[in-house]
Amino acid sequence: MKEIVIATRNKGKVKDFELLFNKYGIKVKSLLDLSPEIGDIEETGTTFEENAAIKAEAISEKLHIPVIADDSGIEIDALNGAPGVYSARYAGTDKDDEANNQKVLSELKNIPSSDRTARFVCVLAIAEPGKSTVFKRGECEGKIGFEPVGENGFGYDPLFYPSGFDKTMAQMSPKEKSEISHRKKALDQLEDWLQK
Ligand SMILES: O=c1[nH]c(=O)c2ncn([C@@H]3O[C@H](COP(=O)(O)OP(=O)(O)OP(=O)(O)O)[C@@H](O)[C@H]3O)c2[nH]1
Ligand SMILES: [Mg+2]
Repeated sequence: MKEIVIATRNKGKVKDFELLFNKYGIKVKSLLDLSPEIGDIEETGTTFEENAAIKAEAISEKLHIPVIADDSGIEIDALNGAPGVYSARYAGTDKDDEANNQKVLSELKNIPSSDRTARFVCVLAIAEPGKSTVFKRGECEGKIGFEPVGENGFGYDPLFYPSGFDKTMAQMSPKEKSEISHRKKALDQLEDWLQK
């Protein structure tokens, strides 16, 4: 079975990718399988593209193989696009999904439903030895709810109502999420590369 290394330590992303790559008969390996040899990579960029490139190139250079990285987050219009690239560490330095969700809810306290528009963004960077890094972007439009609902997924999924649905991403099955997500839309544009 073909394998691809994804430069991530996020278990939620790994689950999403396992389902998405399954269709291509490709097995997903993440930094969770390769640690402890791989140290932490500092995300010093100010755009999804910069951070995705930092992660993909660092691991590709270390392992001398093609590597995909995912930098993603949620952009909330009423917060001028925040938390954006800082989504994982919005409420502090630790990746604390619950604290991040509470911070978003408190900042949107007085914002009515019509103004709670937001989108998930996923940028994939594909780094290959000796080649320029390639980028693919996927977005999923929706709205922020008034309380967390649902048990599936990760991150901001319990707050996010994708456009056209009366439920949050955390109420969707992994398969349903995999049909409409920002991650799926970014990966769709990689079909040519994956079939090589
Ligand atoms: O509800 C969500 N559903 C999603 O599908 C999703 N995708 C991203 N996010 C949020 O954005 C951060 C990414 O930050 P990020 O790209 O730096 O990843 P990370 O630091 O968690 O892991 P790594 O890949 O860098 O190792 C994550 O932590 C989440 O808070 C999501 N939230
Ligand atoms: Mg990160």
